[in-house]
Amino acid sequence: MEDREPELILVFSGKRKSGKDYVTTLIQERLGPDVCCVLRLSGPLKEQYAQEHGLDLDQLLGSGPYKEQYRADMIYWGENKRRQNPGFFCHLATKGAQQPVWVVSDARRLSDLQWFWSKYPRQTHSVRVQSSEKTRQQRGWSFTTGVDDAESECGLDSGVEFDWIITNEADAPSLDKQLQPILTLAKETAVLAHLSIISQ
Ligand SMILES: Nc1ncnc2c1ncn2[C@@H]1O[C@H](COP(=O)(O)OP(=O)(O)OP(=O)(O)O)[C@@H](O)[C@H]1O
Ligand SMILES: C[C@@](O)(CCOP(=O)(O)O)CC(=O)O
Repeated sequence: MEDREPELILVFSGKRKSGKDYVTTLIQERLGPDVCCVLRLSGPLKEQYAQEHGLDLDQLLGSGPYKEQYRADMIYWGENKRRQNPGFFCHLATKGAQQPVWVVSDARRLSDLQWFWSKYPRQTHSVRVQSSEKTRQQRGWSFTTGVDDAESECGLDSGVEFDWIITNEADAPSLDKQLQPILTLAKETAVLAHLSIISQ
């Protein structure tokens, strides 16, 4: 099947255990899987890494402690690929996506955002998920030298004006409330995309 141009791309970033997967899954639930797919740049990376190292891919893709044992080495491995082609994982992760709304759950470097801005300038919007260190610790995070002070975690800490910032904390406004402008834009975009298909 021929690749279809997306109508809207929401590129999410955020620190470990800020809740990127949780928030992007919620968006997909609200929009439905026909309208919205969640694309993980780390998906193809973990697939290839798991294959080469004989590891459990499901656990690498999950949110438990297993993947943390391999994180530093996965970062190193992925950076070698990115040095040859900074868009390597962006290209693989988006290949074949057919829905009008793409939610990219895990941008980490300026080069990730630049790939989307340059390939899809009209469609791309950036979203930051933030949580306090205390909340992230309650979700299982602890500071790891070589990971939390490296580009993988800090590459988008400054220099980007995000289109939206979502605070994923128990005492913040509900996620549904904070996500309302994004969900409204996505729904309007999906309706327009549908109308343009049936009028063709
Ligand atoms: N608003 C929330 N309410 C309840 N649980 C949450 C919330 N946000 C995140 N969590 C839980 O916290 C844990 C970490 O969240 P998640 O996996 O989404 O973070 P992440 O930013 O994708 O983390 P990482 O990239 O480090 O894997 C998960 O177990 C998730 O279910
Ligand atoms: C290796 C890496 O892709 C791991 C991402 O894992 P996760 O999105 O935190 O589950 C991070 C990176 O690419 O720098």
